[in-house]
Amino acid sequence: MTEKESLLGKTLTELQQMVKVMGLPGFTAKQIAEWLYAKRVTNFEQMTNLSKNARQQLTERYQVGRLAPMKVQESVDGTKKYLFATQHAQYIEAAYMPEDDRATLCVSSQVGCKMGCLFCMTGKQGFQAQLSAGEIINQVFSLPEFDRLTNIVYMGMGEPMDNIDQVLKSLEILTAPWGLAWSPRRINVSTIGVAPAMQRFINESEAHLAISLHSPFNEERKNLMPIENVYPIEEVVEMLKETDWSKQRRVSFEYIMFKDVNDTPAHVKGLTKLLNGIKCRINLIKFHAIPNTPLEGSSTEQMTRFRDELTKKGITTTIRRSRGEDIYAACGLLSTKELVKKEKREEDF
Ligand SMILES: C[S@@+](CC[C@H](N)C(=O)[O-])C[C@H]1O[C@@H](n2cnc3c(N)ncnc32)[C@H](O)[C@@H]1O
Ligand code: SF4
Repeated sequence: MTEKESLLGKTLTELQQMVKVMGLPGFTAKQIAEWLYAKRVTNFEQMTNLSKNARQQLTERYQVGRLAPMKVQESVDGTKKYLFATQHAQYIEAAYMPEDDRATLCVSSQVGCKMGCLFCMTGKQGFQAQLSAGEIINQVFSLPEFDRLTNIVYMGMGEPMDNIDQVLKSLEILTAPWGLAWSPRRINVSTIGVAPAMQRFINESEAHLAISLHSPFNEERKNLMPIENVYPIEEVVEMLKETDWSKQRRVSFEYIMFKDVNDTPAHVKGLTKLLNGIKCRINLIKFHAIPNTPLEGSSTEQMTRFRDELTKKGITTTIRRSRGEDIYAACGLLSTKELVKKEKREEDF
């Protein structure tokens, strides 16, 4: 039996086209959007102001598309890592991180990733599939803690700019008045700097942007992140310099600190030169060790020194609090485990 198409992930325009094809009144599209996104229903029977005919047609042709998480791991610090199955039975992760009066959800944008960064578990999985906008926002809508969420970051599995159409669609649904109606300033999208798609993101969205930088030097960055061979960091930074970041929209740089690799005084100098002229901040990140990599994390003392040096040079720099270390909250590990289990089951069969 073929799977029915999901409504979750459809924009208002797409719902309008759909009801037209079904011969339903035009206003039904807005009603469906409200049930899906404001009221978060899980089946068509709950859409009580729709005609019986409309509900029947929808049930025959479509599914709502909500999928509850299949597993959760909880850290001693309150971080929860959820494992979701996609519609094609692959696995993705979303990490829920409560902290004082904030609660942030880190969502995935792809199953695996093709970018091959040396330090990343998702990169080691390789690329498996694109997520649809529906599968991206399902991580938000099916989160047990949905009502407590204050922020969303696209920092889970995958490179958002390598799935830009679906990512932009998911952002539209999260922020449109007919969708979840969130302010885009509550959302931050992270990228290694896939320049053309990043330009589209800058033009077509209002959400914050985070650039995974990790080195100001081309050769070193190439070793860590193969994307540097295609879009050198200077080109990415040039694009950012041409963008107006003054109207509460932020750009920040993520910088994982690797011992004796990118944590020296020369790197402070290199970063200061590269980022000169951009209103931004740097977040220093502790490396979550992964199997089979030559890299080691810098010590807390070294990270503190590095932060202080950058601050002295006038760049706002913070050390990102590491979350969920006891459950490996660095993305990719839980889904990799599940993938290995699935492959083993298939082999045994
Ligand atoms: C998993 S990526 C997803 C978003 C996008 N692909 C990117 O790289 O910016 C989110 C962030 O996690 C960081 N990251 C990846 N592997 C890590 C690890 N083992 N330890 C700490 N941070 C890691 C990345 O550098 C990036 O800043
Ligand atoms: S760090 Fe980001 S871009 Fe690099 S492999 Fe991991 S998910 Fe992909």
